[in-house]
Amino acid sequence: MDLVNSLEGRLLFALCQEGRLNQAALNLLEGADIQFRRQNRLDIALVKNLPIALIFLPAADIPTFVGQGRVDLGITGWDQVKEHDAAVRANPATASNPATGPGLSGCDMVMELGFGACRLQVQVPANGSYNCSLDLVGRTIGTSFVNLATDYFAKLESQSTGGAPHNGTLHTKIVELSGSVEAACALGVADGIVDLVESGETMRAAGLMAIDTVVESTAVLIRSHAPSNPDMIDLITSRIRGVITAQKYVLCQYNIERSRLSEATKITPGKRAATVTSLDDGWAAVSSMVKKNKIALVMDDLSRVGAHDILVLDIHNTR
Ligand SMILES: Nc1ncnc2c1ncn2[C@@H]1O[C@H](COP(=O)(O)OP(=O)(O)OP(=O)(O)O)[C@@H](O)[C@H]1O
Ligand SMILES: O=P(O)(O)OC[C@H]1O[C@H](OP(=O)(O)OP(=O)(O)O)[C@H](O)[C@@H]1O
Ligand SMILES: [Mg+2]
Repeated sequence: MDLVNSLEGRLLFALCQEGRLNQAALNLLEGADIQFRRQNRLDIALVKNLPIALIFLPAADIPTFVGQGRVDLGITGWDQVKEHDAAVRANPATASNPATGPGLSGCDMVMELGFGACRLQVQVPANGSYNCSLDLVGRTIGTSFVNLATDYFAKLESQSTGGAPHNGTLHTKIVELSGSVEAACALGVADGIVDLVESGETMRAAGLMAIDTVVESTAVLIRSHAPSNPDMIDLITSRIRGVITAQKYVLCQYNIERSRLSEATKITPGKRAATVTSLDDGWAAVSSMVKKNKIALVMDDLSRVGAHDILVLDIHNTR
């Protein structure tokens, strides 16, 4: 089958080829019942049960494909979207989507996805002489986020000259590195770096410390300004939102004497309201969605007001 021709009429949805966001994004698709089989080494997979094709791309390229309207939807890091925005601002000709016009990056954020949280941070040797970002002005910075780093130091340079407009020449040298950025300082390639930090383990292992945050990031669903099939986008968005909500909540069920029902439902008010079923002997059974990260406290409080048979169940999906 000619795979490229079979894309006709399908909504194109870009996912990270591999790396940090790949598995979590695939789990979301599974929860949203988007079924596909990816053949070995193929970067395109047709969805079996919906008119969608999945395109597997590097995280950094997804905003370009979505921004230019070549792909309708995408999952990538917010850091990558901001880097793309900064690249388009620096070179408006790269925004070649006729629907958006030059100068606009063309990606709309649909929602945060609740995984891939990290921070793009300015880092320097922990035992060195740089203590704040201003100390790095005029020095060499290693990064994969060249455009965000350029914007960051351009702003800093114009501040350091008393707010005078930046004259277009950056005194700080930005060196593009494609990975293992943390090695740059120790090996003398850079004085400081701008790179991602999650736990901080990589940074500390390299003898670095963070002195500022450029972008707070999380995985996001993005869409192009003029998608080929807006109804299909709405359908996928609502399915994904259902999966994400389900991941944040658990279902809490318990039995309680009717006389204490109002106290108990104050503890578990539910998303809209708790479901209450009357039992024979002056008792009621209650079922309610509770935020996963609050469930232990909620169970403590329910026991305190006399709830019995408290059960906590996972929710697979919700609308
Ligand atoms: N340590 C991390 N913790 C959480 N999210 C991260 C982390 N590192 C990266 N990310 C997120 O995942 C996105 C893709 O990063 P990833 O490391 O998967 O790609 P890459 O660096 O291009 O590829 P690779 O590391 O496989 O060479 C980043 O843009 C960021 O949003
Ligand atoms: O704070 P931590 O939890 O240690 O995570 C941060 C590290 O994770 C990413 O690297 P990755 O493993 O993707 O390798 P890369 O540098 O080659 O992209 C990022 O570039 C940092 O190096
Ligand atoms: Mg990486």
